[in-house]
Amino acid sequence: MSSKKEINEDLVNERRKCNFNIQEVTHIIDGGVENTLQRKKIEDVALNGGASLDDVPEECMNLRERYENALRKSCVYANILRNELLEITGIENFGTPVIRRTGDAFFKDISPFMLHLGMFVPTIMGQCTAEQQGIWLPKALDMQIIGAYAQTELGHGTFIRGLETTATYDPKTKEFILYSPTITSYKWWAGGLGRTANHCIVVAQLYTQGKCHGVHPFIVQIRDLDTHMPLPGIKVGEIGPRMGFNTADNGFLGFNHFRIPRMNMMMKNAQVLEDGTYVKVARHGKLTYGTMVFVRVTLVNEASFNLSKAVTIAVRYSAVRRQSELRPGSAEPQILDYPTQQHKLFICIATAHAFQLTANWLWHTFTVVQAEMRKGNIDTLPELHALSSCLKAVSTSDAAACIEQCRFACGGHGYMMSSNLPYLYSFVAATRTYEGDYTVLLLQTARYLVKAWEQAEAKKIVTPTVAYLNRCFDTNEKVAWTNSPEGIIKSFQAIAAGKISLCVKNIRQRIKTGMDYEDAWLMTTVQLVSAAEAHCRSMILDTYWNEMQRLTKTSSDNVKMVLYQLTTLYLVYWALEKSGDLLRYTSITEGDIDLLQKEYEDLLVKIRPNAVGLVDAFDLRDEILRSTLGSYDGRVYERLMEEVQKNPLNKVPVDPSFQKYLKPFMKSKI
Ligand SMILES: CCCCC/C=C\C/C=C\C/C=C\CCCCC(=O)SCCNC(=O)CCNC(=O)[C@H](O)C(C)(C)COP(=O)(O)OP(=O)(O)OC[C@H]1O[C@@H](n2cnc3c(N)ncnc32)[C@H](O)[C@@H]1OP(=O)(O)O
Ligand SMILES: Cc1cc2nc3c(=O)[nH]c(=O)nc-3n(C[C@H](O)[C@H](O)[C@H](O)COP(=O)(O)OP(=O)(O)OC[C@H]3O[C@@H](n4cnc5c(N)ncnc54)[C@H](O)[C@@H]3O)c2cc1C
Repeated sequence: MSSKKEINEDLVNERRKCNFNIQEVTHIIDGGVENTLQRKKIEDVALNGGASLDDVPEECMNLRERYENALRKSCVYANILRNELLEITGIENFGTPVIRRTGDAFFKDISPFMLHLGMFVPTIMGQCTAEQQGIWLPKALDMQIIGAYAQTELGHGTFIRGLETTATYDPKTKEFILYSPTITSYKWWAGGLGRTANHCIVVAQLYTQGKCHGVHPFIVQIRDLDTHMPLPGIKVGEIGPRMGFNTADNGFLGFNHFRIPRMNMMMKNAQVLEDGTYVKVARHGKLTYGTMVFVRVTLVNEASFNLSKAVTIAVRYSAVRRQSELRPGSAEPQILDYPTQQHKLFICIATAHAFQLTANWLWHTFTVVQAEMRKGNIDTLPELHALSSCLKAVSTSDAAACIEQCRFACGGHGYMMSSNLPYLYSFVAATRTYEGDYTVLLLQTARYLVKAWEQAEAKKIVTPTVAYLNRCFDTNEKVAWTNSPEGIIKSFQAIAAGKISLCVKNIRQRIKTGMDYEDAWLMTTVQLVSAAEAHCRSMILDTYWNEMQRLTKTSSDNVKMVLYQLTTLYLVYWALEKSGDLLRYTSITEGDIDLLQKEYEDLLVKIRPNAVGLVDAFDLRDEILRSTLGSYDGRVYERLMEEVQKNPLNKVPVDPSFQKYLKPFMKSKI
């Protein structure tokens, strides 16, 4: 056993083998040297200010203790956030992922303030008039009020137009009356709502002058600011234990003719005048869904970050762990030496890079569209919606699958909560569902793709992200296969175009047989989801390859080489995964697929010596990783043992339940 301060010998050797400059790669992932310095500064301030590592692991506490502990830490963390971190980033960047990431040093599960910061504040910013922002924003940023985002109901999450909560305007008192008419109309799921929030955004059907105008957001005080008692007319509570998010106090909420002032309707996109006249301000009907688009964009970043944590844990552990023998009597190899283990893990490193670069690109696109919308141009919103929908769906789904693979890669110890892999998995698994379910979002993208196909068919120029449709439109022949990064990307575009084309053909054929459009669409949805996924994969491959080329232009040779190997691994991996589609839509042959397989296996061998260096380049501090298996020093077994000492069950040699149950049971006669 190594002494406390020592770094595991295998990890030392791995780091010695690494042939590239780790810092250079860190800068690329962070988006430049300046960003790395800023991130480190933020981490220093956030973590030195009192990152509360718990004496008792969160998972060993009961529900109440876990909530109380999470709230205690949230207050410590929020104080650092508002007193110190916002000064570094500027208030306009309060939601920067770097700040959000420091939170993981405090919470293994999740903070009850997460939705306040992640959705309540952004909704005030996005849905309120300047005047309303002046009232709510300072209080929310200073956390004098704490909010949740209550949209989903017991009966409806996906179909927002089907929400049942009503907000009926009363011109006599100039108030809205909130009402939950049915059990299914109860708000359900909102994070922070159950125990913590005293305010929340409520999405409700707006009625005025006897007419329903659809769903709109309202800001509602639900608890007394002093006593925290629910206000009369409010029924609120926690929805109960779930697969993850157990310290987020997800809540339910019902209204019994609860009155709020007229000005609590968030009025940037639509207004109700004092006399009850409804005025539509926005030029696009779906701008009330703006917070969801924002969060979907940020979730691609979340997918990358959480995956980078999981794969850092799994690769370091795989360098430390030795198991089996390659030949009788030989020393046990590091499990990282097994090609099957490399197959599980290297694609996860590449996927984290691919999503990070895609997330950066998507964020840039989002800010450009926002700027256009401020000028009154909403033309680019549908493309952003289509993009953010599919990228959110695919990145969260792939990240969850990869994190689970990282857990498999860690064998039994990966199943321990102290590895942090179960927390990471349950957190990311939820992201596939919330903020728009995977299938539902891909079908939103499919709507856009079908329209784009029809435009291409009519010889109109389509938007940039589907420009390949113009090129692919006339090809009845299979696209010629070339085994190069560009060739793979082009082939994936051909797959996407081929699938969209087939969907359109099938919808039309079904209509010809007498089906109406809705039924024809419905019957084609399995293919539409597959087409949208294919489109999304072609986008990720294209963005990853081109961005990495751009970002490594001035890099040192070895950095260029290792990142080239990783990017190529990603492209080849997906070509192999989708070989059936390639056979269908390109001229690829079985022989070409054999060559791809060989190339893939060669790439695993080439990447192997740099594997630990590559995960070190994510530069994740131990406080943020929070894993017995993944710490920088590789003291895996020591940490597992140390964790055992913190388990309350081990505080006494004999459990009191022995006398109570086990002894009487053993002594009882059958
Ligand atoms: C310290 C800082 C902290 C930072 C934190 C960082 C990260 C994390 C942050 C927070 C995350 C933490 C926790 C989050 C918890 C989760 C919170 C939630 O889940 S909130 C609830 C979210 N709910 C959903 O996402 C519901 C999904 N459903 C929908 O979005 C919609 O209902 C729909 C499926 C899109 C269908 O809507 P609708 O029926 O109204 O529309 P359609 O008839 O299908 O389409 C009509 C038309 O409109 C277009 N469209 C739809 N949506 C949008 C949009 N958002 N923007 C633009 N356009 C849109 C659609 O494409 C159609 O167009 P067309 O084809 O041209 O007619
Ligand atoms: C951890 C967590 C936190 C959350 N936090 C919040 C929060 O803070 N605030 C909030 O308002 N909400 C929150 N939610 C709710 C979340 O946004 C919804 O659960 C999510 O949008 C999915 O909606 P649903 O539950 O109605 O699923 P459903 O729509 O009922 O989905 C069930 C199944 O039906 C399928 N399906 C549904 N509609 C269609 C369709 N049109 N076509 C094809 N298939 C379809 C789906 O693909 C899925 O397989 C949270 C959820 C979770 C899990």
